[in-house]
Amino acid sequence: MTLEIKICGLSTAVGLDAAITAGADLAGLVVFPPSPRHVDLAAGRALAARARGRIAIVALTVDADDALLGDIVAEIVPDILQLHGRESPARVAAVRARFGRPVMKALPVATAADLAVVPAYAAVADRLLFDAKAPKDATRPGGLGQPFDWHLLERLDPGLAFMLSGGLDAANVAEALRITAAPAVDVSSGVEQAPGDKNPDKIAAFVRAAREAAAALPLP
Ligand SMILES: O=C(O)c1ccccc1N[C@@H]1O[C@H](COP(=O)(O)O)[C@@H](O)[C@H]1O
Repeated sequence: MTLEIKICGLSTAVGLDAAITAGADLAGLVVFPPSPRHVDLAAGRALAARARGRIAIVALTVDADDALLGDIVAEIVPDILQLHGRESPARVAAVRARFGRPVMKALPVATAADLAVVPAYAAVADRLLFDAKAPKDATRPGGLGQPFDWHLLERLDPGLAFMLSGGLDAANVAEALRITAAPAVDVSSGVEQAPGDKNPDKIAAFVRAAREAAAALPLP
């Protein structure tokens, strides 16, 4: 099984280089001011220039309007747009059509009922990302280091590529992969020493643990 690994919330050259050196496939840049990982357009452009051709670039937004998305596409030129807010299926389709970039839609999961929307989003997105549903009083809808019940994704076949995220780290990613057989994983808090402060050793350990776990899984 070839696992894709995304390190999200990279906001410094040190963190980005650590993700590349560790062999991650995707680098996530968060453009959302309430996040401790927020990068403004200038910082995002500089990081993207450093990353281009070495790792795929994902720009993460939360309910961004067309003006912001247009700026992000122009400045960061991401390979993928990650929509991590309450964007409807119609909004996902509109963003994809308007900006001509693959769209990954994040879906919050707490119970099986949360998966009822999967077919509607699978019809319009290029990828799905399953993340733990944030508490009502959270200041952001993700990046909280909080896992959900991975058994909810057992036997899930959304019919398109999907990513597992939410509270992953080097110690639990093998179990998460064993249960979900996810083709891709995404981590932010689990490779940090403090919110927004990526730890190169934790990034390397996460990538190593995820690759070893994927190699040990039976072929699909
Ligand atoms: O990282 C953030 O601050 C963030 C802000 C707003 C929306 C999503 C955010 N991060 C994404 O959340 C998931 C899970 O992160 P964690 O590993 O549990 O910290 C992941 O997709 C991040 O990209």
